[in-house]
Amino acid sequence: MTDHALLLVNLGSPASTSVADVRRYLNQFLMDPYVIDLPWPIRRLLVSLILIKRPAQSAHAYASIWWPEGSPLVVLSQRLQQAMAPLWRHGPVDLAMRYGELSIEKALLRLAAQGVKRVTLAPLYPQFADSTTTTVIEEAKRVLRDQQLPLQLAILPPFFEQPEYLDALVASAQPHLAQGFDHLLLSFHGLPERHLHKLDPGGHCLKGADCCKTASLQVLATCYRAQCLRSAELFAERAGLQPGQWSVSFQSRLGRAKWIEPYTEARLDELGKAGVKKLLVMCPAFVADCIETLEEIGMRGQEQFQQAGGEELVLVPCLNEHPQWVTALRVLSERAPKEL
Ligand SMILES: C=CC1=C(C)c2cc3[nH]c(cc4nc(cc5[nH]c(cc1n2)c(C)c5CCC(=O)O)C(CCC(=O)O)=C4C)c(C)c3C=C
Ligand SMILES: [Fe+2]
Ligand SMILES: [Fe+2]
Repeated sequence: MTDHALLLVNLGSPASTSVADVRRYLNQFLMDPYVIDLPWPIRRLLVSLILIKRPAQSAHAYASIWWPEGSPLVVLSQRLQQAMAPLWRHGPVDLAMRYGELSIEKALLRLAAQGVKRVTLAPLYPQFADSTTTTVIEEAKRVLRDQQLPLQLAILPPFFEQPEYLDALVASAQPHLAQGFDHLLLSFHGLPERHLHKLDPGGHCLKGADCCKTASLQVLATCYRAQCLRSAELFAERAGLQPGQWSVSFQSRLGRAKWIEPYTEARLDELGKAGVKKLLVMCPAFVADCIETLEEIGMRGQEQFQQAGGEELVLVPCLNEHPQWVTALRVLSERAPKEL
């Protein structure tokens, strides 16, 4: 059987580090109502304000991490696709990006033209958020509807507590853990608090420091913060870490709204001032290294930590194309349930 494709989807990057390409990318990304979840006129106004200064700043940041082959996020995702191809025996393995080039639309049209009948859609996000998982799924469904493509979908659910993902994370971190460190910071991508409250009709979230740790199964299903804390706890347990050796924070805040805490910037300051000399940082919300890991943590975070009194910040690479991650993703994708 060769008519069942696997479609890997990640976030996407600008086409180049030019300010014009970065502006185009940011406009598409931030105008997505799942990312900035405000009514269109307010979103348009806010994004237009962001687009005054941000493209030049981000273009500069992208230029500092860009590879000769292109954006690290895209190149690493392509390598993952190549590594997955021989393992997925049911048909082709394709790759799409939610924003920028390699669109989901083009990928689904290409697969349908190849005679594919079923597609396992794999949003490459371990923890659920509307701004990542939902927008990928909704875009794929929109394409199937608008283009009238007769494709049966299966969808890989968020895999934040799946043993295969956690074991791959431990295996990829092991060489760094083994070299010794004073503290391990698990820095997840942040999210505006508003996004959590929207998916929390029972009013559970953000009621206290521990609310997400004690989340019921129902809350855990959609609470991004709860899923991050769960991934972190399970990782620490599997890696044999002691309480106090590690902590969690949230990075990449944008704008003035309140985002989920603790902020990574604040933790880097606290840890440096508290006498931590060697700090390991892992970013388990990203499966591929990107601007947010390489520049925000590896460059700016490093500088900030040293200014606060720390000596060395070691950024543990994301799962990228680690062989155990490739095997894990195959197993997780095989299990993905069919959409009815
Ligand atoms: C309101 C703004 C944003 C939300 C909400 C958000 C959620 C979110 N994003 C990721 C993963 C990635 N984000 C990346 C870059 C990035 N993110 C935002 C804003 C929001 N993200 C911006 C403006 C940017 C662009 C870079 C910049 O200008 O700072 C990336 C990397 C892309 C790359 O090309 O390398 C990833 C990956 C998650 C997982 C998430 C919610 C949980
Ligand atoms: Fe982001
Ligand atoms: Fe919560």
